[in-house]
Amino acid sequence: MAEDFLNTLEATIRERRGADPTTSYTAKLFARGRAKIAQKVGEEAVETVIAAVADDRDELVSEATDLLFHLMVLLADAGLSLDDIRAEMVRREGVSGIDEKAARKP
Ligand SMILES: N=c1c2ncn([C@@H]3O[C@H](COP(=O)(O)OP(=O)(O)OP(=O)(O)O)[C@@H](O)[C@H]3O)c2ncn1[C@@H]1O[C@H](COP(=O)(O)O)[C@@H](O)[C@H]1O
Repeated sequence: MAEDFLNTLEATIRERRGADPTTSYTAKLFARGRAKIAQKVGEEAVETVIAAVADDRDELVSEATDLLFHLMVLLADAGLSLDDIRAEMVRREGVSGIDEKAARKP
């Protein structure tokens, strides 16, 4: 169910490219460009880390949700999708043992 929802959200995010930035936060992000989107990912990552270290469960869920959303916008802006991430994860799973260097090879 969660995965289906992420697919739906991903499609919605793609639809927002070129939409009216005054009516859609996502469209506003796309209009601001890659650097701004990446900055937001960084900010949300820091807020997620702070919530985790503070052991604040509700805040961690909230910030992790913001982080995932902004990361999906960044991926969409770069022409990537969740399927690209899934494929990389599956590829890593197929790498024998825990070999970080091998996992990082394209
Ligand atoms: N999942 C999200 C989502 N998660 C977080 N956010 C927004 O991310 C922002 C994070 O808060 P911040 O305080 O960091 O950002 P901000 O101050 O609003 O913005 P900046 O001035 O920092 O740029 C908030 O404005 C949230 O509303 C989201 N905005 C939209 N979605 C989904 O994206 C889809 C498209 O929504 P629209 O863009 O509204 O059409 C819908 O399915 C929405 O549910």
